Amino acid sequence: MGFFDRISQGLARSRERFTEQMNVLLDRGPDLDDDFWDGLEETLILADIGGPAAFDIVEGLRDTATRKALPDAYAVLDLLNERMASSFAEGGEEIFGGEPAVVLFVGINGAGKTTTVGKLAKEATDAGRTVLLGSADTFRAAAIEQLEEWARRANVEICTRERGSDPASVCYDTLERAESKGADLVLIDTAGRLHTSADLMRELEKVVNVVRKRSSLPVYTVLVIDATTGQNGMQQAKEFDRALKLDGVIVTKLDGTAKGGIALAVSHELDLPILKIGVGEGLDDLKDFDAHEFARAFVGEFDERS
Ligand SMILES: Nc1nc2c(ncn2[C@@H]2O[C@H](COP(=O)(O)OP(=O)(O)OP(=O)(O)O)[C@@H](O)[C@H]2O)c(=O)[nH]1
Repeated sequence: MGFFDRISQGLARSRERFTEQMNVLLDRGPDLDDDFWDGLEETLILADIGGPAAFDIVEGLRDTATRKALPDAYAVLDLLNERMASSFAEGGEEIFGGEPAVVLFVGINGAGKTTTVGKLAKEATDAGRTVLLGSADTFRAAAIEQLEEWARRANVEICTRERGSDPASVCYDTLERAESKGADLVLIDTAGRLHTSADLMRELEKVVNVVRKRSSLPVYTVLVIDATTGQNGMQQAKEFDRALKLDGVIVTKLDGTAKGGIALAVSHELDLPILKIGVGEGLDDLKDFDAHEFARAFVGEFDERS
């Protein structure tokens, strides 16, 4: 299956819901009146892309419709996915772009951090990079084992300590090992925590600060969000960003939800690039993010004759 087809399949549920809601709007006719523009904004908000991104998209399309004297709603919808794509924050290429780096993965419990680190380790090793994993999730014994299993599969070295150890010490060990080994991509998994837990967020701040201070390589902090949590993902992103100053976001489980619009809401509102998307549990279901392909797969097509 082609790259776009896989993303399109992963976003099928989000697209179905969006198409259904758009068709309700189109049923009232294709005129470009105030009701259409209000309805379009509402439909976008219902698709989880958030108020600010919805407003931005509708204002942009409305302006184009006037300037180009677009004839009807279908002509506007032809431009929707490009407009949506341009509402995503840009950047982030440097994080997995081949330059040596240390990347910390943070997020709530079960978001998909460990799985994502494992998939990235495999991808980077296959691309010829020297990868080192660090398991700073010392809270859950199974998380250490899970990452060890991924390390075996990807044939990469991993730094761990026993359950209950100080996560900052594991990071310290990992960075020392990375230096002596000459690793050029260091991926550190952290324990899942709720963004509402002040103590655990403070602990994470400490871990990130230790890594930023100690590392001789650039350090990036990446939030992993489970798309099925929908609007709660926005709260998570705001709190993690406030505490850690994030560099980018990975959105997982897009295959299991109609709430894929959350990727755009978070990227637009917090000006954070989406780095990768998860569209399944398989080893190669972590995909590079392309705003144009994402928007095309999300919006689908609206045919006047259908
Ligand atoms: N369908 C689907 N499942 C996924 C995806 N990414 C991860 N998962 C599944 O989500 C579950 C949780 O993933 P983990 O990687 O253990 O999550 P975690 O964030 O490390 O969890 P904690 O260590 O508890 O914080 C696993 O069963 C993964 O297989 C995805 O893109 N699609």
